[in-house]
Amino acid sequence: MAKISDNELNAVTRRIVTVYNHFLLPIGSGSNSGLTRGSIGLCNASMDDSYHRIHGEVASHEVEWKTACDEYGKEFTDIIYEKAIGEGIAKITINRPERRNAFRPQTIKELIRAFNDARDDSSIGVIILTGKGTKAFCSGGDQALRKADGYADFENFGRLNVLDLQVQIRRLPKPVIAMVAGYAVGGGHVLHMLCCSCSFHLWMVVLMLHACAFVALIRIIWLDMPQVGSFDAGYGSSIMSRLVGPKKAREMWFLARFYTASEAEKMGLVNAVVPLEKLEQETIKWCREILRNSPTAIRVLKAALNAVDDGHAGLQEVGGNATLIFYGTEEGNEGKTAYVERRRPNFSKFSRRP
Ligand SMILES: CC(C)(COP(=O)(O)OP(=O)(O)OC[C@H]1O[C@@H](n2cnc3c(N)ncnc32)[C@H](O)[C@@H]1OP(=O)(O)O)[C@@H](O)C(=O)NCCC(=O)NCCSC(=O)CCC(=O)c1ccccc1C(=O)O
Repeated sequence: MAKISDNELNAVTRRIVTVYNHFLLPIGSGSNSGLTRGSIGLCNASMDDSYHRIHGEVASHEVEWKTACDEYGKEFTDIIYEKAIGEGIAKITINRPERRNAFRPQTIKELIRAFNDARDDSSIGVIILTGKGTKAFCSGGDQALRKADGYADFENFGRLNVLDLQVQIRRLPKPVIAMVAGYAVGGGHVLHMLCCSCSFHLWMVVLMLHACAFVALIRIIWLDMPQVGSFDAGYGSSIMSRLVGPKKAREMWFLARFYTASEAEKMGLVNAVVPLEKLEQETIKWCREILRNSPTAIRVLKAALNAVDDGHAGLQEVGGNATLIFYGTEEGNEGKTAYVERRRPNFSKFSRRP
């Protein structure tokens, strides 16, 4: 009879334990239940699988923020722009709490500058969008500045430049997480829908994401635009319908009711609801988890998740990522090198894969 080596025996034992852990013990059965995952004596931690051994826990230390500026070094007035020291996280905070973080054209211009900087900074892998204070994430467009042609602050013509910001967030090749504490109203609600989000209502906080974005904290979602004589017939309608379904989207737009964070979570409008005091902590945890993953995989996935809805623009983005990756291959390089060396390219050595 063939003899089993120690290595083979260990491998068999590990497999038996893995199967036991996955199928025989309910998830969550731990030390409190008296039924620990190591209770057959072969393995003693509830998370003692190779994944957890290799990857370990997500770090939980506090983030240290440092004020950031864009490439022109110009001051921001309507937003706060920060980067985490030693980590790939940028945080952009709408800073008009006295107006419940309503945006004016200047706010949007600054947000666009900060998002551009975070996109271009290769040390940044994930961006948090939030509002100052806990009363509102963002209450939409500043109605006091609304004119016949849009919102006007320091110029004598109106703008709807929030539409440019929406496109920027959607196309940004890094996840954007809305960290929503308080009201997300009208155009503010649309912004968090474009992100992954996390929000809170009363004692609860909810996390939400856009595109591939992440966590936001939302207290109350309110699509009051029709009440104030406005509407978002772009992303505000189409993404909403995708997230909650066409029936619910109609209800939300036509009735302009308030929705709590937990209702939003049930509808799939937010990713997570957490207690307010845990909002930033939870958001950072999501960021750190994202940052452990392949940036290229995340980039392509964000593009892919949008592509089906984005028509030519979606195809262009996914296609652009294919080109980006192809440029890094020997085959892609052969064409350019041949051109530079003034010779015919030799593609014959590259396999024609099935
Ligand atoms: C959010 C509230 C329910 C919060 O209520 P509360 O906590 O009691 O605070 P208030 O006392 O009401 O507010 C404090 C202070 O802030 C001022 N304020 C709040 N929100 C705004 C605002 N949006 N614009 C201007 N000012 C605002 C408020 O007046 C108070 O000022 P005082 O001087 O202290 O009195 C509540 O504040 C509220 O209901 N706010 C209004 C919400 C609202 O109507 N938002 C506008 C929706 S329309 C929109 O967002 C259009 C967006 C847009 O530009 C767009 C256009 C075209 C296509 C797409 C879009 C798009 O998608 O964005």
